[in-house]
Amino acid sequence: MRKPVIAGNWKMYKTLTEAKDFVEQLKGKQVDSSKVETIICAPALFLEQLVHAAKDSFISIGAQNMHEEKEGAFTGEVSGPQLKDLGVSYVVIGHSERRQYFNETDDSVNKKVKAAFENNLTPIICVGETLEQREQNETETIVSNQVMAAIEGLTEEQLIQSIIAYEPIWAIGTGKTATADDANDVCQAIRETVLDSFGEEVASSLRIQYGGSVKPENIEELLSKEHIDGALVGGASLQVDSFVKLLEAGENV
Ligand SMILES: O=C[C@H](O)COP(=O)(O)O
Repeated sequence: MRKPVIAGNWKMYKTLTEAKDFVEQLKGKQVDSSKVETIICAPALFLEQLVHAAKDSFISIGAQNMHEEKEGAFTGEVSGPQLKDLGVSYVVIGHSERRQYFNETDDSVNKKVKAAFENNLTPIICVGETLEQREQNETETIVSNQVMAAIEGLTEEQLIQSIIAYEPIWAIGTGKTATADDANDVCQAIRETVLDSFGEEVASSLRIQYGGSVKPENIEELLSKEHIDGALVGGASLQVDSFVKLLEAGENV
């Protein structure tokens, strides 16, 4: 069975003080790490202190982006070796906000995924369709193509370790959630895409999250679906109480 993985993506929210306070409060909660994996993807500025604060707890810390090169004249960017040196374990790659506002492409996403593995970082690879693409019934084609581009050149072991996050763009931060059945259908299509290229063992081991207005009220139904193995959560990950409810739902799958 695939262990559910609940990841909070804080985006550009919280000050360092608020972030540390959140982790200290969360550490005090009873969360069974054998049943659910807990990740907080925080602004790069806070990663070092959050890794320290989360040490020896059930919480893992992730970054929200990285550069594909290991070093160089790229003002304002953060590299894989820099993240690894801080003790970061995960990195979100190809979030739709980065694709939309920072010109990330399938090609750059693939380069970043490979760079993540070169630095022993686990990528959370984001894919998802626009509302227009969904209305034109292109969802599964678009998403499968994004997945194939992102994982091109990975080994089976790397893909098994990866996490894919299916996030319909129209559901992010809008309060509109894909129905659990619709989300499951797309996650199944992703798994079948992987099955075709990498075979049964990889496809059945790969963890696929849903993201897009996940909250305590809808997570149980989402996680009850066969192909949804967790959630990538924005808004509802910003408050300890709601994040803990999401983790509890993960424990109870
Ligand atoms: O990375 C998280 C997603 O963009 C979802 O954000 P949201 O839960 O605020 O809709």
